[in-house]
Amino acid sequence: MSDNIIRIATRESLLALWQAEFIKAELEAAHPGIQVELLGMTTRGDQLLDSPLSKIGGKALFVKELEQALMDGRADIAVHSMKDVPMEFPEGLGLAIICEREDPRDAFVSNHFSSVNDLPQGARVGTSSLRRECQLRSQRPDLQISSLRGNVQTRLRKLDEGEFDAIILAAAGLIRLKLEDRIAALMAVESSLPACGQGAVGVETRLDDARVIALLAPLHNRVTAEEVMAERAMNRRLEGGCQVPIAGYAIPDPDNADQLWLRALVGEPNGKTILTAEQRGPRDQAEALGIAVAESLLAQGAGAILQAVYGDSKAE
Ligand SMILES: NCc1[nH]cc(CCC(=O)O)c1CC(=O)O
Repeated sequence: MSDNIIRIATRESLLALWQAEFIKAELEAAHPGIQVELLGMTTRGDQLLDSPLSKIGGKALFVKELEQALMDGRADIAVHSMKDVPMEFPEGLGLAIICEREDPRDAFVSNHFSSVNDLPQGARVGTSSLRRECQLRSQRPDLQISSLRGNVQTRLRKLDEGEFDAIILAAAGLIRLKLEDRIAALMAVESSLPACGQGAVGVETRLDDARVIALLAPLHNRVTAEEVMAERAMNRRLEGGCQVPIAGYAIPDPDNADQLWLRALVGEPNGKTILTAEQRGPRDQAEALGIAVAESLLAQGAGAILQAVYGDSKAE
């Protein structure tokens, strides 16, 4: 492969294409003269958009084809929303860098209501995230929450067609697609703690591809990478699969710049029990911090809650 060409394998949803174009632009800005091409592909996950994620084998379906292209050498990098990246990589592949995080919060989107509190009794809310569902139900047990799948445009269309009174989406996706004006309210992390990795974009490469890894280095954001590492270590210790009522959110400790502050929760989808844990720890030991917070959740009984959700068909 020519020395100044990089090929990006990408899904063809607007959000995936935005992320791929973003990495292309950043690479071209950092390395004048470089040539970056996109290789678009439709994944199994994209073909099965109407089936519940848990039934079709989880988020791994969205990345497998991209990873195959990396292993075949048809592409050099795959760009991912960190929220969707499985914990384990195929042999020979791994994350090279994580870029600066966009707003990590969840967004309340509605054409008629200004916030969760503003929703009338029994209102219909769309989300397919058990994490969002359990936090919503704990505040508003009266709401009718039902499944909402598809890419960001499809979800907004279902809202506009009147299927729901409101939907919850990641703010980052809406901001990136210039749909920020659809956000009725950003949800405080205290009421909707974000998913591990939400809002962050990461880049996967072949681990032995020193050329590409060096070219990507200027795009790395240390602070985001430490935050996401703590969140993902927590998720991994909980054996969190693709569809789980787990939230994990780390930020630099406002009182001590050398520390990270990780907050997390595991909840029953019905919202009746929500276990929470938080801890601060040295930012250069992000992984240990994540494991410690996970241990605290497990000590409170998180294992039984997750087991009940997984049933016997744990997806990943
Ligand atoms: N699960 C799909 C997905 N993966 C990443 C984002 C949004 C952007 C991000 O978190 O980086 C979304 C949409 C959503 O949850 O609303």
